[in-house]
Amino acid sequence: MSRSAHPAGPRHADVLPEGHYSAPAEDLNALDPKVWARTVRRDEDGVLTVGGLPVTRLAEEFGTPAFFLDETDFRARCRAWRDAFGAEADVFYAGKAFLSRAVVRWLHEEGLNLDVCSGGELAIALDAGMPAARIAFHGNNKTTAEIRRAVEAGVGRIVLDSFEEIVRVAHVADELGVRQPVQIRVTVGVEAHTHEFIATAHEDQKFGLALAGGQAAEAVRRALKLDGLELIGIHSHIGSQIFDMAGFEVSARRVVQLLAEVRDEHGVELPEIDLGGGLGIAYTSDDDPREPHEIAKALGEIVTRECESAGLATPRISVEPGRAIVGPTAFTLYEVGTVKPLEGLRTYVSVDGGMSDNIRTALYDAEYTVTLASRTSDAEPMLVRVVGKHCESGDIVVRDAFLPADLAPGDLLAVPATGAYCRSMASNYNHALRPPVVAVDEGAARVVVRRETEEDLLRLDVG
Ligand SMILES: Cc1ncc(COP(=O)(O)O)c(C=O)c1O
Ligand SMILES: N[C@@H](CCCC[NH3+])C(=O)O
Repeated sequence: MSRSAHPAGPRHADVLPEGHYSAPAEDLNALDPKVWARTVRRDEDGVLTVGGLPVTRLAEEFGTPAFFLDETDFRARCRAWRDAFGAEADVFYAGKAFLSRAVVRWLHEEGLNLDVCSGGELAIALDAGMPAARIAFHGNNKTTAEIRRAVEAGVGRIVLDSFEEIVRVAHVADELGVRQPVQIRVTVGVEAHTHEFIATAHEDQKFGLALAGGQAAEAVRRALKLDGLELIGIHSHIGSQIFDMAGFEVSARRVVQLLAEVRDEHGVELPEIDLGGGLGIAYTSDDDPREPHEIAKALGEIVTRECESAGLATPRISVEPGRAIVGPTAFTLYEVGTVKPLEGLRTYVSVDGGMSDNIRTALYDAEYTVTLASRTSDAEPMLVRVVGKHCESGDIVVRDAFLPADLAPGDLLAVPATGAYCRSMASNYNHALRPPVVAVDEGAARVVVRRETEEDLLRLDVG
């Protein structure tokens, strides 16, 4: 079984051999390269290292909990996406997965564009020097102030998400005397195979304008009439953590169909389509994500084929991977505080972080794996639940995993694949201090987002 799957009946290590909770076949000290960042290894003492630096030293220097982000891996993934899609397409990194000024600089240097979805993300992007023309601005309820800032900055595209926004953006563009490039986000009616909270292309939800019933076609009609808008294309994002390409294929087909309808009705061929992000990563050894070149090939072929059959010139394609770039590049390092065996059930291992640095397990029932990072051990496997330190019984980091039975307070645990939607969704619940993000590259580690301090908390609370 996957060490982090959700089997039927819980068992303690002592009663392991039968049932779903059989002991893992693989060595508990082994590192599956699928789930770990590229430069993660164990050194000769058994200590986990990243970029050649042992986590024991990193913990001393930066404390725990902390995110360690493998810059080498991040840059390599950017290049893999850029090269897979080539000069004929654009890759927009989805900043919501994790954004910092260092990340923006890496993206810029590696030739990627950036998707932002709030004024805050836009501010970080511009401050770190991302050319505005390479920024796409998303969101289902952008404020007029955010729209003004984006138009003033000269963002390359605003993705329109509602009828109200069509008018709002056109109004701001008129006021500023510019013509703003825009796309229209449509919902294509695909049920993506992922958790319902992160599926976004079925009609019954807040994002986008539905193809079914003609909302999307009406949005195109309205946008084409407004001088302040330059309608450059159609956007579709079907959801997140998706492995099956079928949903993307249906989405591409339906978007191309709309392009053909627009051509027939208005005599205009829109030059671009954006197929969004959502490509899944391996959180456990059971997950088998697609490589960027396979994704690029599949999407390119379907768009070309559909355009040919509709008699359209192939539009420029763009995609917006977030998780698939940053997700696998980071792990969270925690220190074990307590180990509580429950006879016949499982052992609860409490760490010094929790749902404030990883809400995904509580929110989506997400699966993670975990390893003892400060040493190796030959002890028997024991079934554990890794939990945080918050006042909430749902404060679970890793629901089901095996760790060596000699695990003790002071040991360091590492949870891989936490680069996406962990720090970016972190909270101050229980006045927790949000952890730092430390970038590691070829033997050098530096803080790119610092740890919050009690002083930060006291400053926010103005009495
Ligand atoms: C419009 C849009 N683009 C891109 C993404 C990035 O998704 P992911 O991180 O799953 O690639 C999202 C989030 O689901 C999104 O809403
Ligand atoms: N935050 C989600 C995905 C939503 C992505 C943004 N539309 C996750 O952690 O999986």
